[in-house]
Amino acid sequence: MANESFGNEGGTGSRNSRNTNFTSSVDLSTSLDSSVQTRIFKIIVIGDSNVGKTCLTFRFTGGSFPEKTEATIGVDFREKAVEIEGEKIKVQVWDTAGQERFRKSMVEHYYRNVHAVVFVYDVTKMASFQNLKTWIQECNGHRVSPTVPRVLVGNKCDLVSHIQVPSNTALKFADAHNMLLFETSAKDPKESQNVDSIFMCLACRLKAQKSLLYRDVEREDGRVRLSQETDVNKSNCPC
Ligand SMILES: Nc1nc2c(ncn2[C@@H]2O[C@H](COP(=O)(O)OP(=O)(O)OP(=O)(O)O)[C@@H](O)[C@H]2O)c(=O)[nH]1
Ligand SMILES: [Mg+2]
Repeated sequence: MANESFGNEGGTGSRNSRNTNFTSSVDLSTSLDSSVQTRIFKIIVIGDSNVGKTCLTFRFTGGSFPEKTEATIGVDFREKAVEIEGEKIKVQVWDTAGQERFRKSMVEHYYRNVHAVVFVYDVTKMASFQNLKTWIQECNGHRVSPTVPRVLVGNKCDLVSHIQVPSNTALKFADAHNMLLFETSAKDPKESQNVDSIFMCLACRLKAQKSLLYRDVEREDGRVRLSQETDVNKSNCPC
């Protein structure tokens, strides 16, 4: 069962890839934990090194900002149990490496049977935004269906005086690629709910599928600007 290879349900479950024997893990294509009939959604987080992928995934699964991070090597798995409209779901987040040398042997694994993709850039680093095209190309090049939901995340919004990527520019890009846009900060505790919303939004979309195995996602275009508070606990679906 897939969940045995990953972190603790509901916790941060972080397992540094340095210690992860990836090849020994069980069938990652499984999207049902048969013992408890819990659906598992595999969401990968992609983007340049240093944009904050690890911090965002840590914020979502662990509820805090890590004091210190190191460049991710290979992949770190984190998992969180959520409940959407009465259904218990495991969101399995794959925190990928941004540095080419730490990811090249893993890329195939990232994209295999992925259910949703989170593209991250750093709002204070224009190059990380410009490189999104390359990340999207990589994703498309790995036979990820266009029906797999994707979202765009501009991180580090707390660094207000250093912002290089205007919101309008990011919105246009998101629109052009049929993605929702989230501008947020993994660091700012006030943004915690918005970070949750990124993953909850995807989980809601995936839940709406009749069957993940058939990947019959109905495309839903649009975007979300999360400058205002979104209460995921109340609505459970921020989009
Ligand atoms: N100010 C600020 N700093 C952040 C934020 N998110 C991450 N950082 C910092 O950015 C640096 C990189 O964060 P990581 O999460 O390790 O970046 P990454 O994208 O996982 O990098 P790779 O693993 O190399 O791909 C760290 O020093 C974090 O503390 C944020 O929202 N605001
Ligand atoms: Mg990382």
